[in-house]
Amino acid sequence: MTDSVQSVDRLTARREAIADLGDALRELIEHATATEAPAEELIRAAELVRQAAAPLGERIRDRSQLAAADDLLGGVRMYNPVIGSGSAIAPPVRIEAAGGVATGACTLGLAYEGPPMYAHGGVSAMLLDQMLGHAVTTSGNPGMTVRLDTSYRRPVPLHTPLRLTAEVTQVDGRRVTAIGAIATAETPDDALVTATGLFVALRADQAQRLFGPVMRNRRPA
Ligand SMILES: CCCCCCCCCCCC(=O)SCCNC(=O)CCNC(=O)[C@H](O)C(C)(C)COP(=O)(O)OP(=O)(O)OC[C@H]1O[C@@H](n2cnc3c(N)ncnc32)[C@H](O)[C@@H]1OP(=O)(O)O
Repeated sequence: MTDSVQSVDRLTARREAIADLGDALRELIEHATATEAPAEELIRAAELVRQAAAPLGERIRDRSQLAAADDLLGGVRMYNPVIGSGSAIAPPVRIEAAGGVATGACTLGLAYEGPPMYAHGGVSAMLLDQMLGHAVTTSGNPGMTVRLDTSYRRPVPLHTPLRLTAEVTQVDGRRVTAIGAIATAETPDDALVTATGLFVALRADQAQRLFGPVMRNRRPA
């Protein structure tokens, strides 16, 4: 086996392990949010969680270093808080995007609750920002969100399969507009939350100012 095949195998195995840990963490969060266990069980659980966390803290990166398992240009972000399979706080949303159009699916648990039984409005905005970002990126005009207008028409139910959509509607120089919606998978045409986002493509000097340290620390592919 060649060195490059071995290193691809190692990366694949590490990404699978990251996703497995992410699944375990999401299960932990959902159970810890839903539990009505007595205090002694909570104290015991806290001790076990701290024991599990300690070895993970021995080798860590700072914010100027990309995760080794990530591939920024290839769109792999293992710890993204919306799509990252390794993120404890990502539902995660499964997104497919091409040509300026994106669709996504997820189910939100009790950890995302705002009003009883329904999603927090900030969570809906976060999901839509990500959805619009994928539509914008795949339109060939990547940029950063400078404005996100969100309309909450109906509450978003928890523990219910959701369907998310987004599409680019206008490209005006460096400014790109996209719209998106959250609906249930059962009634995908009945939008619960809609959003319009304005994204701005960065000038080279802006990209350098914001992301210079990360690009300098990037590991070779
Ligand atoms: C497959 C992989 C998928 C990958 C998919 C990845 C998805 C990720 C989704 C998450 C996306 C995010 O959350 S991004 C994170 C949240 N966003 C941010 O943190 C951005 C913070 N903002 C900034 O740092 C700055 O605003 C910049 C660098 C973006 C732009 O700098 P600036 O000085 O404000 O603007 P400037 O370059 O002069 O302006 C460019 C044009 O945009 C206009 N403009 C700028 N801001 C605004 C504004 N708020 N509202 C209206 N218009 C504005 C200006 O008027 C100008 O128009 P004109 O004069 O040209 O006519």
